[in-house]
Amino acid sequence: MVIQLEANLEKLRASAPLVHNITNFVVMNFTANALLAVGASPVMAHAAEEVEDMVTIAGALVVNIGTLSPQWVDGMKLAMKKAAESGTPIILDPVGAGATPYRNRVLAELLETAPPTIIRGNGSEILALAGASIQTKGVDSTADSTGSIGAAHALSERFGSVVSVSGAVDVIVQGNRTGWVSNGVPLMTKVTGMGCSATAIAGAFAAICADPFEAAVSAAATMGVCGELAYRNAKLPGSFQIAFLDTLADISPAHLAELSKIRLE
Ligand SMILES: Nc1ncnc2c1ncn2[C@@H]1O[C@H](COP(=O)(O)OP(=O)(O)O)[C@@H](O)[C@H]1O
Ligand SMILES: Cc1ncsc1CCOP(=O)(O)O
Ligand SMILES: [Mg+2]
Repeated sequence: MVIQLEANLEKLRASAPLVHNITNFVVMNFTANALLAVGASPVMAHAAEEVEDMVTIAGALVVNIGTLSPQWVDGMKLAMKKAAESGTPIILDPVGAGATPYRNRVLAELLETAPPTIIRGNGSEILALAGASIQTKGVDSTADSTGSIGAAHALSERFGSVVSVSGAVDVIVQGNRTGWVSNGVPLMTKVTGMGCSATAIAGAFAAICADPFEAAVSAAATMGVCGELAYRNAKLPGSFQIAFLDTLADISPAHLAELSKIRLE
């Protein structure tokens, strides 16, 4: 198979899909800006009173447990249930999986509620989610993405999900398919919300791609290529964050495809 990166970004921008995010306080603003910059239409809504109505009009649901609390979890479950009923793609970011028993418990409940279409996390989070008994260090990874491939396959098999593990190389797995995306710069780990944006952008691509594996690979490549281009002009976290958003908005689909380093197995 070939990833139609150029066509996918063109389609995303032409249709500007509504992406419903239930995400964390830290990254809400940056995530909304990243979605707007890439060409999608973000909405943040977490109240149990409205999530079912919101997800009904959305092209994808992004659930991110970064700053979870019981009322938010109620909203996440209702939204996931509704999305599963209507076939709307669900993208789960297990932020901080393995850091506390509460996070692990909630993740188990969410996975029981509805299987995610795509799970996107860093190496530590994917290991923890797959049941490895590791104590992760908050939200940042202490594990290499390539060391989490076995865990990613196990999760993919258990839930039928595409699993996207971020890191120096992003590894995307589903069944017997594996994608390797070797774009990006280490400075991306020094800006909060880069992983969360990767997850939200996977939601934007999932809204317009029939194949969630293709959506996850497209999102990883878009993040990585834009990180590399932004780094040409901004070598420190503050300016890099802004340059990254500018690049997401400015990049042409052809340039994205040209700079992407994707290997498929
Ligand atoms: N060492 C690295 N080199 C290049 N790109 C990286 C590196 N680490 C992370 N990235 C990129 O940064 C983004 C966020 O990934 P990551 O830091 O793993 O997520 P999180 O913020 O959830 O921990 C992804 O697009 C990933 O490809
Ligand atoms: C710092 C922090 N604490 C809770 S959520 C969050 C943001 C994590 O964002 P990312 O996973 O994109 O680095
Ligand atoms: Mg993260």
